Amino acid sequence: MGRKFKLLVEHARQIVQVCAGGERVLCGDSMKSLAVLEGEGGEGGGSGGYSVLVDRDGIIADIGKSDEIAAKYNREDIDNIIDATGKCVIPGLVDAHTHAVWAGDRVHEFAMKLAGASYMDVHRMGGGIHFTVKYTRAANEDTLLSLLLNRMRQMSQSGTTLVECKSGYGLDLENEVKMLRVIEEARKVVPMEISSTYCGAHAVPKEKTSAQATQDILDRQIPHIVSLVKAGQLQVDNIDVFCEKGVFDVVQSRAILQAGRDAGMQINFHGEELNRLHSAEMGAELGALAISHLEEVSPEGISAMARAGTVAVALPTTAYMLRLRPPPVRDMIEGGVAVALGSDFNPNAHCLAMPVVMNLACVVLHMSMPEALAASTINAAHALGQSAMHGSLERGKWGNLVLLGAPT
Ligand SMILES: N=CN[C@@H](CCC(=O)O)C(=O)O
Ligand SMILES: [Zn+2]
Repeated sequence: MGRKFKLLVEHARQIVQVCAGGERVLCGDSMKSLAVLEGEGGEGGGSGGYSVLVDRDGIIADIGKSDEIAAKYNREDIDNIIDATGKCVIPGLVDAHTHAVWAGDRVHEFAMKLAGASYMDVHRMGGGIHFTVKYTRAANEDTLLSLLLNRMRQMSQSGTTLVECKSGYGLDLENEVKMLRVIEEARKVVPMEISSTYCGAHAVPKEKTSAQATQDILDRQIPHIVSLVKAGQLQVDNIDVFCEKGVFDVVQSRAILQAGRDAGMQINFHGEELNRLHSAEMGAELGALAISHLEEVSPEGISAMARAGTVAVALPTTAYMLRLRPPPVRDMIEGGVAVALGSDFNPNAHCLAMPVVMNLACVVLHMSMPEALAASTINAAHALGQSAMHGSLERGKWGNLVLLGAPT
């Protein structure tokens, strides 16, 4: 018989729970005041700081003052004990938007952009997503998996414990399914949880018009993916579209998102990035769980998202990389929209570390540090429909902990 508990992290100077009342998402002012257990040297701390105990299944069994936890449980029943004296514990970070499965290097495009080309200039010249599609189609599953695992290892080293991961560089049935299979294989081996997203409408493939691509997605791709899900071969959590001028318009995007939703996927898409198409209003009307980018969102779009409870996934690496006007995150928070963060790791934006994203969110998007942490934990988990088990340190949730070599 094994011991009852897997892990005790004890004597922490501070445990940042993020929230402590079972909240699934934080909006407005509640993003500013997070639940924090302050140990020695802080307000209300008892001697010995705070501890968190994780059971055999990886679930948080208890959290509280170290002396009280020590009195309640027998040390013999615990596999691993970590002394966190002087240190801070935060929840595992959640990366709500990544394109981590791909082959091919686009560093030459960085040079083009530095010389003045815009993201869409490069895309129209046949580069950008098209360039990555060419190399991803040519790569086999083993190659893509090893590239993905290397990236995920680096994400994990930076504290990510739940990550959204998209297809979208296949753009035809065979290669989209190949990408989703690679994500499925990664699920079995990475020490992180993955939320997988079918993004067959990431760009219009060179061999089709946008109308033909939409039809192919509706008639062939979604039904086939649904059959693989039903057969237990794939798990697909979200449906995504790049709704943008020159890619998929609002009508086409709506049809694809609705079909995905009818097939059981959560709506989570790219909207209002480079042009204001009012896709935020469309997404809110469909009950989208989340919309990413939103650099060009209108005040009406913000109100519609707040009313619908749609999460805004802000991607500060993209605004920085592409020198875009940053999304109006302050207006969104003040307008009652829950804001989450994602790395948007992709061949155009090489960032695997949520702490860097949080730093950019503060500097570029004018978020406060507590807001950036809420956006990278509970709100990012909510954007993936996973905040019941991820995103805060509370009894009954996954014991995904990041131990910081810092007191606060
Ligand atoms: N905007 C669309 N998709 C990605 C970029 C993908 C790429 O350039 O390969 C994004 O979210 O930034
Ligand atoms: Zn993206």
